[in-house]
Amino acid sequence: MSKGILLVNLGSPDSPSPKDVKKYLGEFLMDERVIDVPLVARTILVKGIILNTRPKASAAAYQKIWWEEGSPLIVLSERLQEKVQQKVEYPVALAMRYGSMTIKKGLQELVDKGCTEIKTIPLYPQFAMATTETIDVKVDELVAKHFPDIKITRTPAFYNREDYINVLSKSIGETLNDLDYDHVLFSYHGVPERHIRKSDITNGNCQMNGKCCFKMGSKQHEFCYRHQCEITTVNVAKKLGLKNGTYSTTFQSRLGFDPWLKPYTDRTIERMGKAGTKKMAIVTPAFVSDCLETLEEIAMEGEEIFHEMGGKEFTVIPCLNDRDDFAEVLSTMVEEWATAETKAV
Ligand SMILES: C=CC1=C(C)c2cc3[nH]c(cc4nc(cc5[nH]c(cc1n2)c(C)c5CCC(=O)O)C(CCC(=O)O)=C4C)c(C)c3C=C
Ligand SMILES: [Fe+2]
Ligand SMILES: [Fe+2]
Repeated sequence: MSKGILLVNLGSPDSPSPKDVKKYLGEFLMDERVIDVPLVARTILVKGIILNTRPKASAAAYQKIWWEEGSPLIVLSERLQEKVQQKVEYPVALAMRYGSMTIKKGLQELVDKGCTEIKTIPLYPQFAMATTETIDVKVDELVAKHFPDIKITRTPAFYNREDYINVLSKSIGETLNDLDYDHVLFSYHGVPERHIRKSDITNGNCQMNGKCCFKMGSKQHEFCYRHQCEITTVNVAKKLGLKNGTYSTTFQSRLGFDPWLKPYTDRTIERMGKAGTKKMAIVTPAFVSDCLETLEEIAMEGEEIFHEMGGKEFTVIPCLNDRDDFAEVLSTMVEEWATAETKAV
């Protein structure tokens, strides 16, 4: 058996043109684990409404953050892949759940190198139906159809790994140590509340109010995005010695009119700015790589809201991106898998 690794991130349009953004959003939003309504309703919503209104505005936002080399999310993921490759002895490929760098191409690249046993690593620290689960399901579909002889090992969300929390805390500490700040906001990508209920294997225990998410040891937490985000914040705050009241968790990037996880990031920035917070630091731990949602929605729109409401200093902490210590965490996951496999044989 020959081993290989497939890192998988979300993806980006091929270019920031309205045409490419429309194509990308069409694939992304037609995923039943992203917009989780029946096919007919999803088609009307996505193709009839969203794709006729959103691509122009979305393309304008992408144009503000696009780099010479391409989409920041793709470029940063490629740099991370190269770093991990330097650290492990097995071939490491990179794929995106949506867009041109397909999971099928990623699997094919590894198969062409002789791999028969592949570990997939979704680049999401917290589990969500719209991220980890859709990758796992897509991989299974592709393997059944095109690569029936390949053995796949999934990687669960890594929000509670000690080495990950250490690296995330270190990266945040590097900014906070030299910073005079009033409040640190931990802003995670939101999901509709309905997604949390659907992923709840204990059938409706999550009360969506934060309280159940802090009860330790519940079986539902393995698939509760809200719990995993709250615990990421708590663990980092503990590690950095942040005092109660000087940090909080919020959820960003909502789309449509359904209730999403609260509190909302934009409303919190607005409220805190109005209430007299002058110096805010903001970190986005649901994103491994900086992307549209961090570079535009937070660093540009978020800062604008804060200043309009009377805030003075708005400091955006970078994602882990291609940090060497983060590549080390991923390579440790690979080594743990490879050693366990060897022992089991
Ligand atoms: C119903 C819609 C969406 C859900 C649910 C959702 C969950 C989700 N997304 C990420 C990570 C990223 N999302 C990004 C962009 C983005 N997300 C949505 C919608 C949902 N996401 C849209 C429509 C877009 C496109 C941009 C826009 O038009 O606003 C990105 C950035 C991609 C890039 O190219 O830079 C990331 C990353 C997570 C982690 C998540 C659930 C936990
Ligand atoms: Fe998203
Ligand atoms: Fe909960």
